[in-house]
This record gives sequence, structure tokens and C-alpha cells, in this order.
Amino acid sequence: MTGAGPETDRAGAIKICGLKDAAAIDAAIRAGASHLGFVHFGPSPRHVDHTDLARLAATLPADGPNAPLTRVLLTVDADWPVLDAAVDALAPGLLQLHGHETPERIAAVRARYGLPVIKAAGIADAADIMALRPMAARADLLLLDARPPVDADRPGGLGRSFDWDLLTGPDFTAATAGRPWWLAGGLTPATVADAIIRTRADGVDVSSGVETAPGVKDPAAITAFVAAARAAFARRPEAPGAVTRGTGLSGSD
Ligand SMILES: O=C(O)c1ccccc1NCC(=O)[C@H](O)[C@H](O)COP(=O)(O)O
Repeated sequence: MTGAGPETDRAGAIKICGLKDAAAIDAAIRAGASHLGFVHFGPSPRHVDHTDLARLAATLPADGPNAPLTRVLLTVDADWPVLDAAVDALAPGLLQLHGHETPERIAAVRARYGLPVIKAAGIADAADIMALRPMAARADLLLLDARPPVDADRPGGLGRSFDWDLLTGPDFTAATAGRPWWLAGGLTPATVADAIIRTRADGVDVSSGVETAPGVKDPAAITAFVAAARAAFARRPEAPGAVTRGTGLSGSD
């Protein structure tokens, strides 16, 4: 598999996830987010149904190769009919699989839609790092989130962070196999800059940290988060001024 393209390959991605309303979307776009995430998973307080996915999609700038923004469709162990309908409604540029999708399923989703795939992985200990390897072989990008508690009603968007020291060293480098990866889990406008500098993540992703309550986005917090992330990415020596918006893709092997 070759790299999917600039949507996933470039450093400096900033994704605001769990968007449901125009004010929050507008704040994310104005601030300079590169990726807008839409959750399509019934139990989530951020769930957007097919009708609203299509309605919101109609208000967004065009997606596709070299577009300034990438729409990300987030699903959890979704079957083909659910995925087909959601992809039709949103016309995303990137698919985020946030459940227990196997490497084979990742490859099948990627092939069916011709879109790059983010595989989210819950991290709590070194074993979770070792488990990244087969996912990295099939996904275009990894999203490293806190592993949810066993009794959680959803696998992400919980505002929980994890030990970033797990993201260093040869085991981590081997497990990610050169695949780009984004950091998620409990990030906030106050912590994102430190996270970017310390972990050297290729991108960051937030949901709870820019909300006033689960599912209720705070436009001012979105603006602050994106500004802090942009400034931190710009300070990193390997990516001077490197905040980039997701653009085109190949999605093909
Ligand atoms: O947001 C949800 O409710 C959700 C439900 C099911 C799977 C994933 C979900 N969200 C994922 C995200 O929003 C982020 O990618 C990530 O988990 C960071 O969330 P947070 O810790 O709240 O910033």
C-alpha cells in the first residue's frame, strides 16, 4: 500500500470531531481546522443521522483532491448498509473506524469506497502499542486515543487522556511502521500545544475538550484549540509553519 496522499500524510492536521451544528462548524473552518469529524454512531451524544449528515454536507466547502478541508466520517463497527448510506450522505474524504475493525475489514472498507482510512486505537499500556502493527499495515493513518473503560457506552469521545510516554521508543516506532499518526484523548485548548511538542504527533483530534457538555460544542473553545495547535505545529522544527489543511487523496494502492 502506498501513502494515501496529503489528507493523511502531512504533519499539522487539526481535526475537530463530533460536530453537529453550523456555529461549531463555522468556528472550526474560520479558525483553520484541517479536518471536520462527524460521528455516525447511535449511542453517542454526537450522533448525526443520515438526514442531518446530508443537510450539513450541503453547507460545507467542497471536499476532494486539493480541497481546503476534509470531512471525516466516524463509525463504530458499522456494517455495509450503514456505511453506504452514511458515505452517500456526507461524501467524506476520509473514513475513521473507531471500533474493533480487523485489518481485513480496514482493507475492505478502504477498497469499497476508494477513500483513505483512519483506524482509531485505544491505548493504555505497552500491549496496546504492540497491537498497532497489523492496523498500521492496512490503515492510512492511526488515531491514538485513550482506551475506554470496559463499562463505557462508547469507545471514544470520553475526554480521557493516556500516558504519552508510551508513544516513544523503538517499540512504538516499529509498531506504527512509518504510518502517520494523530493524537486524541482528553486534549483541550490548554494542553494541545504541550501534547504536540512532547509527542511529535502528526496531527491532533479533539471532541470533549471543546464542549460545554457532551455533544454541545463551544465555538470559542474550538477557536482557541485550533489557534494553540497551529502555533505549536509552527514551532516544531521539522514542520515550520506546517499547519496544513487536508486536501486531495488517492485512496488507492
Ligand atoms: O465522540 C463520540 O461520542 C464517539 C463515539 C464513538 C466513537 C468515537 C467517538 N469520538 C471520537 C472522538 O471524538 C475523538 O476521535 C477522540 O475520541 C477524542 O475524543 P475526546 O477525548 O473527547 O477529545
